[in-house]
Amino acid sequence: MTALIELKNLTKTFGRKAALSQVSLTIPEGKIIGLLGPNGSGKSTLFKLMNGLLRPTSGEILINGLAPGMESKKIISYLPERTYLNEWMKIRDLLAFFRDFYPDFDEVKAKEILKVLSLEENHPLKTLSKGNKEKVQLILVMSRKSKLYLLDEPIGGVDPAARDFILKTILGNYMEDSTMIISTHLIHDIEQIFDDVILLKEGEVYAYDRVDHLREENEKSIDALFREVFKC
Ligand SMILES: Nc1ncnc2c1ncn2[C@@H]1O[C@H](COP(=O)(O)OP(=O)(O)OP(=O)(O)O)[C@@H](O)[C@H]1O
Repeated sequence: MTALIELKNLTKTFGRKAALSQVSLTIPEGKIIGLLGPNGSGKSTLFKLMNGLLRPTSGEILINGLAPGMESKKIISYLPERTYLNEWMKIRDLLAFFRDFYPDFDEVKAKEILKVLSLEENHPLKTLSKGNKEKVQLILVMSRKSKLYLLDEPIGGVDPAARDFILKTILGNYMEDSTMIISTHLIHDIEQIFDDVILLKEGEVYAYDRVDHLREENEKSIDALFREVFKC
């Protein structure tokens, strides 16, 4: 298996607080991975580090053999926890923006999915409900043909019916050798699509394993395991 991501002793501190501490992970191509952990466990920080938006305090990150930068960004499709898009832009303008900015953007596919979800191209993002805004952004990000998708809480505000459709769409768009890392608190809804999960606990890797192995070993779902490990 080829390693797509190598994290070696990765540490990120903010002041005296360690958001991530000595994280070492080797993540291969061709996997859908759940990045799970309670609030404040370091999930968004890890995404930002992999995407080059934050610099590590110590340790190393390699994406496809390269340190995060212009080259690695070309192969990453990133859905951040908060939007970076101009909310006054219409969906149509956002499609044009993605078309101009990302050579791997499949506009036809994006338009098809928008249509199924009845998202009109002449609506500005600003005027959409929270869930519909999330859908538009996820559709844009998923319509790129990328090697690595980093999705930070992609469907938190999306209603359950649309969630199922979006999950199916994610799986349908997914290419065999791409890797997708999805952070979520909706474990029950999404765990069926994960190959592996990373459990973060207070900035450290508590577990990184195959989903079927974790389920067998603990004789419970990932959702139930999460509730047990992180019981308040
Ligand atoms: N810019 C920052 N300045 C100071 N502290 C930060 C900053 N960003 C993150 N932190 C801290 O780092 C820790 C990890 O935060 P992070 O946002 O990565 O957690 P998370 O797992 O994504 O949480 P959630 O599930 O709530 O989204 C938290 O204690 C947070 O307060």
